[in-house]
Amino acid sequence: MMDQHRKMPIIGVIGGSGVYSLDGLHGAEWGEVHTPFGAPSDALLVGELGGVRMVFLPRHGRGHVQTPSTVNYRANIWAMKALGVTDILAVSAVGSLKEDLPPGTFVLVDQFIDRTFAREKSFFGPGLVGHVPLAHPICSRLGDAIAAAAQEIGQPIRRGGTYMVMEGPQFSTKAESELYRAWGCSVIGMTNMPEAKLAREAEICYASIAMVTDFDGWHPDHDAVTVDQVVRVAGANAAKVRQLLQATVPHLAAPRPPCRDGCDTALEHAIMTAPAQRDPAMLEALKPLLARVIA
Ligand SMILES: CSC[C@H]1O[C@H](OP(=O)(O)O)[C@H](O)[C@@H]1O
Ligand SMILES: Nc1ncnc2[nH]cnc12
Repeated sequence: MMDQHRKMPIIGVIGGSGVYSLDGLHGAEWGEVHTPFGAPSDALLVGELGGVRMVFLPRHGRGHVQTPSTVNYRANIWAMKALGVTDILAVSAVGSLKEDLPPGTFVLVDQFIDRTFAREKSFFGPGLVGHVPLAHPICSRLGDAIAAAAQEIGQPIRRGGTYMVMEGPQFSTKAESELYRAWGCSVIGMTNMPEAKLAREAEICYASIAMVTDFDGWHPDHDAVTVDQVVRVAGANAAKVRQLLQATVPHLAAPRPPCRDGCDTALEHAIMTAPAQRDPAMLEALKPLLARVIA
């Protein structure tokens, strides 16, 4: 018998550098979504894959027009939520901070260090304060699905690793690169935070497929990263990413149980502001997020 707590998934895909579209969606149409936080990076592509509703958004916009700092992360995640997305598969180009993660390697990261400083990072604010848990920012169920799909299609993927999120847009100095290596980080990029934080606030499960494009600036035997290299390696691997995404969807196609990691109930004990002190305008603006926890 169908468990009444299960609901059909809607899978969101956020494409990073080199991934500006998603092929193979049936009935696919680009549509604009307006949010209280302004415009998302682009219109969103909505369609169906094997009976599963899919929503695709190019993180930097088609033609790569948004910098990592100007991407409107709040609008992007809000738009996904507004379209009913339950699970986000994010794709990102990253630099490697480890010898054994050469360009071309796919990594299913499971941790982040957020060193960004010039971005809006929360839907909450004065008049409505909330704190969601983030010890485990990646949904393990989505990670399992991606890992199983990778095995099926013969795409090697490294499970686990810490993604250092820098502000950019300039790449790191050698000293910074060495520092992040000393911290034990695996890869470096500029975008997965605050994306993962906001997905958690929106109670959307989130996983990130990191595609290594370069050795950043630390490796004695490799030139320091350039855009040229990132574009070349990301381009060469884009078809594999698409294949991996397409192979992952069937693993998520069944009605979904409540998330075992609690991603989809993250707001349950998150609100700090006393009911009498809550800003009515904030409550109204955040209604689509809070409806489940605030009557
Ligand atoms: C073009 S190199 C730097 C650029 O690529 C990565 O973007 P994304 O994570 O969206 O693939 C990196 O974070 C920078 O934004
Ligand atoms: N070395 C690097 N640093 C930051 N972002 C990246 N994206 C791809 N390579 C990168």
